[in-house]
This record gives sequence, C-alpha cells and structure tokens, in this order.
Amino acid sequence: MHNIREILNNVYYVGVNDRRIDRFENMFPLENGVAYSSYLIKDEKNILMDSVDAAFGRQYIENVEAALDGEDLDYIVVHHMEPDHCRNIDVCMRRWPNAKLIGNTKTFKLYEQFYNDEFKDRYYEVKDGDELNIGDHNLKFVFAPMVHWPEVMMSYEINNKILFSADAFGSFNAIEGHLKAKNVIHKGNWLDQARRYYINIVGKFGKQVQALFKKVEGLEFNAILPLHGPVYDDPESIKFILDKYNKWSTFTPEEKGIAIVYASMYGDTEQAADILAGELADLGVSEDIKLYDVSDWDPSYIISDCHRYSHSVFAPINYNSGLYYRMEAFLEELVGTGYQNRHVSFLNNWSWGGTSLKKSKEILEAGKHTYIGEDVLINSSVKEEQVKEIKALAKAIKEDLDNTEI
Ligand SMILES: Cc1cc2nc3c(=O)[nH]c(=O)nc-3n(C[C@H](O)[C@H](O)[C@H](O)COP(=O)(O)O)c2cc1C
Repeated sequence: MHNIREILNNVYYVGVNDRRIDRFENMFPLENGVAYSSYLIKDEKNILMDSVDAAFGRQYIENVEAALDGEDLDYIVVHHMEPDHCRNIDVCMRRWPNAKLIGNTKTFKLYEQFYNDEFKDRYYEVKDGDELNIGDHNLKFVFAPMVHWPEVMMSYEINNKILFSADAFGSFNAIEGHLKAKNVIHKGNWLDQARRYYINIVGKFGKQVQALFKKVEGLEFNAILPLHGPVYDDPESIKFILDKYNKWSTFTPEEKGIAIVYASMYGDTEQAADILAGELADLGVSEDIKLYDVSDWDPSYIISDCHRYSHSVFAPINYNSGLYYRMEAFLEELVGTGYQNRHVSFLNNWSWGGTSLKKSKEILEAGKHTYIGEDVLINSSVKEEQVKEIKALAKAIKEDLDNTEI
C-alpha cells in the first residue's frame, strides 16, 4: 500500500519513515528514526526528486506509482548522491524506462563509482543555473558544492518559489503525521534534532553554506523541501530556519549558555564540574547550564550544544601521561565541525603529571577562542583551595556572560 501526501499544489511527498534504524550513517544515534524525503511534481512532464534508502524500495515504488496515478515518469533529479537518497534510483530507472536522469558531471561520476553506467544513455546533464520547463513549473538548478558533498545541487522552482534543498534544512526524526514545520519546529526536540543534524553533518561546511546564501540572495521562498525532516512552507518557519542556518553557518552562538564537558574516571572531576555548575546558578546565571560526561554521551549531542551556546568549559584529565582518549576524540571531532570564536574555560585533573591540558588547548587553538578565568588544576580530588578557585572561575564566567551580546 502507498502512503503519499499532496503537500503543495501538484507536489507530492513520496518519502518514507525509517524507525528501525538506530544510528544514522551508522554513526549518529537516532531517538526517533529519520525520514528519507522524496517529492514528485506532476505537470505536463512528471519529475521525481531523489529517491530513498535501499531498505524501502518496495514501499517507495508504490508511493511513486500512486502519485503518478497511471502517468509516465519523465525525469528523476539526483540532488545528492549519498546512498540514503539514491539507492532506489536504479529501481526507478528500470520501472520507468522513459525517464531521464538529471544530474551534473559530478553526480554521474559518483553514480558510476557507487553503481555502474547502466543508464549512461539516459543522462540529462545540467550546468549551474540551467533551467528546465515541465509545464506550469520551471526548475532552475542551483549548484551547492560541499553542502555537504561535491555534487550537491538544489532545484528552485521559479513559478511557485519552491526550493528543493537536498540535505540542507534537514533534520533527524521520523515524521509523526505533521509534515509541515510550523506544527513541529517549536515543539518537542525538533529544533535540537535539526541542529544536531546540521552541526554534525554539514557544520564543517559553513563557508559553503554562506556561499549558497549569497547565490540565492534575492530569491523568495514559499517553500523549502529538504531530504529529511519537516517541510517549510510558511513565512514564519522559513524565516526561523534561515535565521538558524545563518547563525550555524557563521559559527555564531545561538544563545547565551554554558556547556560543561568533563572526563572523570572516579568522580572527582565530575564533582568539580558540579560545583562549578551550582556556583554559576547561585551567582544568578539564568541561561542554560549543561553538563556532559564525554564517556557517557554520544559526541554529536555535546558538539551540537558547544556550537549552540556562547560559553564552554572543558575538563580534560590526564590518562597514561596524555589526554584521556575519549576527550581527545571529542575535541578533535568538535574542531572538525568548525567550532570557533567561543568563550572557553578549563578545569583539569592530574595525579602525577601529563599533557592533557596542553594537548586540549593545542587541539582547540585553531578556533581562536577567548579564554575566560584562570584554569583550575585539581590534584586528584577537590580541596578547599580548589573550591575557592572554582568559585573565582564561576564569577569570571558569569561576568563575561553578562557582557556577552547575542
Ligand atoms: C587508568 C588511569 C590512568 C591515569 N593516568 C594518569 C597520568 O598519566 N597522569 C596523571 O596525572 N593522572 C593520571 N590518572 C589520574 C587521573 O588523571 C585523575 O587524577 C584521577 O582519576 C582522579 O580524577 P577522577 O576522579 O575525575 O577520575 C590516571 C587515572 C587512571 C584511572
């Protein structure tokens, strides 16, 4: 049985929900699955936007067949070659033998790398800015290289001002009935999941996202249809997510707040982090204070909040003369997402010596951070002297937070 929605006039959602997947890209834990979105525009020529993950072939083909309602398929656009969106392209090409495959040079190169050149004689190659008229709809292809793969392109439907945005503006979470962003984006964990998706998957490519914004400057959007998560089709939600993307892609904190990230094997560093958090609250910090044990949390959550907030406190500890490896992996990954220009402080625990603090600072160096307060050095366990130092650090962070404009 099919399950499709007409989301805009003659634009059908033909995507699927994957609630059986535990980790996206076999890496990022999912709390409530993910949607693989695909769209069909019906017009004089029918055009399909991308496909879905391999696991959903049968369901997907039934969806596309239902949306076509007996008509033929003329084109399939491959906006992004990542397999969660293109593993059913070959199935569609065989099912609809008159369909042409729309992509760019890089799309077809990647297609043949992942699969083969079976459909070579049906390629319809487009260049950046090319247009294709299919009746009442007029598509303009906008290349968006490295947002977040090299072949990525978007389609802007000129007459109705609809942007088919590939992975940009996507989110984790399967769709629970509400496909329209206005019904979900301000509720539950949707914004957190949209942020975690962007920061961890596209985040590194802020420059390329900004280049795309420049390219589409002046275009109006009535709808943004991404390849995951809800669709944006009202002015408020569109403005909301564009503002967020502008912040995220310029590595600007979204809000004032403090992420405290610690490593602790026996609880002493954790206690120092707790004392600091309590002291910050007692000093009147009303913004979010989040504590993350690097051994406990998947890095994608911590990385997302380090980008979200203005302030971070890192508490690395010494381990076999170096930096505790989970903290090292976390910091490397954080830097890999372009984390920069934040206000940063340190707690450190040592029992006989090591390079953990120095190494942590070296890893973070590229981000040109502002260091707030004195580093607090804990010799195995927190003593009265360190409580004083932690209080002084809390005071410095509170003052700086008060002086921070977002
Ligand atoms: C397996 C292991 C290796 C450690 N290696 C070092 C080290 O090389 N240098 C050091 O100063 N402390 C080392 N420590 C001590 C920790 O850095 C820390 O001082 C101690 O675990 C207390 O902090 P915690 O209660 O937060 O774990 C090590 C601890 C463990 C459990």
